[in-house]
Amino acid sequence: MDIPGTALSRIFVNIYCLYMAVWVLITVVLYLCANEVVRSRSRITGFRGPKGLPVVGNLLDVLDHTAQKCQQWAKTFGSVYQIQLANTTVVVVNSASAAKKLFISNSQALSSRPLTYTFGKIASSSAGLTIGTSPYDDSLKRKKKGAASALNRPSIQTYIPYLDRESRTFLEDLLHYGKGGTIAIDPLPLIQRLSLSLVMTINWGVRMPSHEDELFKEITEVEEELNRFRSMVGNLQDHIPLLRMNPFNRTSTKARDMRRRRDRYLNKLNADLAEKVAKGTDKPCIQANVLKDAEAKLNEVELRSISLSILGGGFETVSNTVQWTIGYLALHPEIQDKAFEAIREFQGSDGQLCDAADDLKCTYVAALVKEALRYFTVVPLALPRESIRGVEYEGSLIPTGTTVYLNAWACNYDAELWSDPDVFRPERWLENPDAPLFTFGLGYRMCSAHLLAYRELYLVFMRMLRTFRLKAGGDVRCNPRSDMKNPRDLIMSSKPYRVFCIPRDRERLKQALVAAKAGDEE
Ligand code: HEM
Repeated sequence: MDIPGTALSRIFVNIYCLYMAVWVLITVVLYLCANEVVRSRSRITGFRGPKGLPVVGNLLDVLDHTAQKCQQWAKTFGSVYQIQLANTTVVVVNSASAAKKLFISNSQALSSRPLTYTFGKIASSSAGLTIGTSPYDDSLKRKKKGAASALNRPSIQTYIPYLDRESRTFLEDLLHYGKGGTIAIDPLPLIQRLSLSLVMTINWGVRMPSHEDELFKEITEVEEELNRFRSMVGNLQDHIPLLRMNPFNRTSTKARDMRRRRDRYLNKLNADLAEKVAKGTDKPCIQANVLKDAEAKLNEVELRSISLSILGGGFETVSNTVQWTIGYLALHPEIQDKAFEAIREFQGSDGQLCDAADDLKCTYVAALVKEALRYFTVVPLALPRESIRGVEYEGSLIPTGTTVYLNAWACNYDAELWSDPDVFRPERWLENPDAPLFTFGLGYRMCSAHLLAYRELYLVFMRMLRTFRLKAGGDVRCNPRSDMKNPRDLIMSSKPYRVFCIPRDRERLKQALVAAKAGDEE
């Protein structure tokens, strides 16, 4: 029987396709087998941990609410154990005492950061790494030194006029957009404007005057997306290398897009500042100081890394802490009343605007700030670390190159430290002022700006609670265990809500704000 030419070539094509499919299948199976051997060899001897599935290990168990899941596992496996996020073996530290032993006693050994694929290699490939994502090397030491001198106590003193102005604008916004307490508002954009404007002023000497500004919208959208790429579990390709080969990978495409958009505003902010420096019209700020300092040892990439770190580190962390706390306080008028009385007693006068230079002297509000930082622990797994030397823990060795997570959430809620960790109670910090707080991490890579963050949160709460009563406008949910907007994010924000911001004395507040603004203009 004759077979026509087209039918013959179709048969050949089918055989060829079948042949290729078999080869692809064999290659994938061989790869997966080899990968399982690699994964099982990477387990660390002496550390227990939950059993995982082939290929993904424990990754699917911890995709959401990672810190809480790890806290639960600690009941079975002890406070320090290992998990496998597909190909990444991680030692997780879940108690206050273990965290102190590991991160303080071995501060140098745990001083590096692992380089992640999505954030480190794709989203940061043009602008470079932030300090918080840089591995340990000489360049990191220079960048940390630069950031430390910009964020130490004497430098913070020079930012007080900025703190003063931004926190006053925040009160003005609450008054204006809340129509004097008559309508319920979503406070998040107003909070974000406050923290964004502060980091922009400190770094580039320019303000963000309104949340209606186009640049505000662009920065908040891009930074929120970038926060997602920094998730320690949410980007599967970080832990499953095979997924990186997919040319249509939507995560990588989006990461590149966000990188381009971030480059655009960073370049503009930097170019505008360079122009002002050239004309001599710049305002004092970190970037201008370094640009003018001929002795500065930082190169352009390092200088850029500091900008990125101040923007990336100081914007969402502070915003989300304030967002959770306002929602919580709106549901707890008794805490607002205590704070109001404490402020009045501390001030000894009827002034509306608390002193911007006061350094956490009103003890109740300082305790409220600490409790908000503990209770909401907005970066529940701190930032990942990598060991640069072997570290011994209770007779077992964490080898060089191991990823280590500090479960700041579990440490802040450690039942050995607190008998009532699940209760929001500022008084605990008055009873036990030296108790440890893990929200800013520990050791060499601890948050570079914790002093600034305390000052900012304190002044915002002092001024807001002195001048406003907060009341829930509908269904406000602020349980940090369950009410996060996206439980995979690196930095947790709460679900959106609305509050009434009712001025305690509208006329006097307005007068005080107008008088202070006149002072600025003079
Ligand atoms: C509520 C506010 C804040 C929280 C909860 C927070 C939290 C953290 C955490 C958990 C780390 C990692 C610590 C570790 O690995 O042990 C960190 C690092 C860092 N933070 Fe913050 N932060 C806050 C505010 C800020 C602000 C306002 C800035 C800048 C203006 C900032 C800049 C940085 C930098 C540069 C690092 C990297 C330090 C390093 O890797 O050596 N943070 N922060």
